[in-house]
Amino acid sequence: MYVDSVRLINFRNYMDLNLELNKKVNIFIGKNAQGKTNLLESIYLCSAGKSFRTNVDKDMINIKKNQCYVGAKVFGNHIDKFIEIKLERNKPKRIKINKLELEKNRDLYGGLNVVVFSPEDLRIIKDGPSERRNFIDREISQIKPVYRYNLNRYNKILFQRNNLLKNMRMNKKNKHLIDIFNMQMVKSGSKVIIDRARFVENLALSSRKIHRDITYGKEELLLKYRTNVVERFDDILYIEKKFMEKLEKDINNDILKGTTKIGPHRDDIDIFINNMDSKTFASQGQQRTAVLSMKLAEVDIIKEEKEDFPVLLLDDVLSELDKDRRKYLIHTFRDLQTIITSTDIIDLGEFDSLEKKIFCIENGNVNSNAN
Ligand SMILES: Nc1ncnc2c1ncn2[C@@H]1O[C@H](COP(=O)(O)OP(=O)(O)OP(=O)(O)O)[C@@H](O)[C@H]1O
Repeated sequence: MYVDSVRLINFRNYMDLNLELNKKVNIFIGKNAQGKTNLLESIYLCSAGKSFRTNVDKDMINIKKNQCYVGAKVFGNHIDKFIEIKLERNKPKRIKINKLELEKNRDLYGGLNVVVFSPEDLRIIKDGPSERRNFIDREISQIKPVYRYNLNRYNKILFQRNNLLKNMRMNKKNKHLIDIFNMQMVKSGSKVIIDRARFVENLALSSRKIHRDITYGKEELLLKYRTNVVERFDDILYIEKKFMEKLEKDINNDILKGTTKIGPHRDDIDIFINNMDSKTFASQGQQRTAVLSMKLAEVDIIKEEKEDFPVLLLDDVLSELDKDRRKYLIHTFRDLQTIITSTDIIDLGEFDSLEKKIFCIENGNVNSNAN
């Protein structure tokens, strides 16, 4: 699929932008703080319904305005969509697809598939488990929108259960309520676990192959899904049974701590390079390459599941890669729409055989005659 055009009104530092994109490579060049990431963020917003760098939607409204608008025309195999998002201060977000307002914002998922790769993504390796969980949650939601429903439901029940646990330190009479929460948590949580396990298995297979290719067979990338609920993921009934047993066994400890110990909210993914923990032992360059392999694996998974390529958004990452890795990445641009930002004039020789459009960004203005 590809984004044909984007319209931005009062979005961050864009007052009114009408942009027509190329179906293949689009390169946006600009100095720091001109609006390059903002532009990628607006496209991501049309995919996920939220930003990839803030949890506060209103941050995306121009600071001098009360509302903003993002519109994107998206085409693909069997897809012809006009996605529109309006953010207003003190009002809920409104999303329309082909002029029809969505009842539930999560219905946006799967409409426009994107894979983002930015310097911030190193956090997937460097930071704690929640960063890795966010990463897989975002990706699974694109492929399987009902996953987001199960996850939101699980988190809501978990929040209520934790509140109840805190109250139970004083008043143990609420035991029957805990039983109800346990049942609901087990139902939605087991679905989350099984989807995560399947996704990480696919991601591991595909990224291992890509990583081997990028590193000329020198490095072996290993990803492993880890949950404190079960060790095998082939049977949902087994997961439900084990999950319930562990919740019940841990109840006194949970009451004492006022929080739930067992469940997918504590999941993590182990990322090893040549059998060593990538967080502790890998160099910055190795970590970046591992993330790149995972992102390109995501492209493959989306292509496989949705029978169409996602749009690839690359935020200032080309200059961070060495020549061989850049060459490998640029080779993939043949198949899909790529939107690249850079502060440097990229060596366009590397893009020679590719269909491309080059833009200059300056203070929220975009000029398409930069070459
Ligand atoms: N809500 C907002 N209203 C107005 N301007 C904003 C808003 N949010 C961010 N900006 C402005 O957008 C600019 C930053 O844009 P962006 O993050 O896209 O920069 P960039 O071109 O990617 O820069 P870099 O190369 O440094 O990453 C800054 O000048 C910032 O002040």
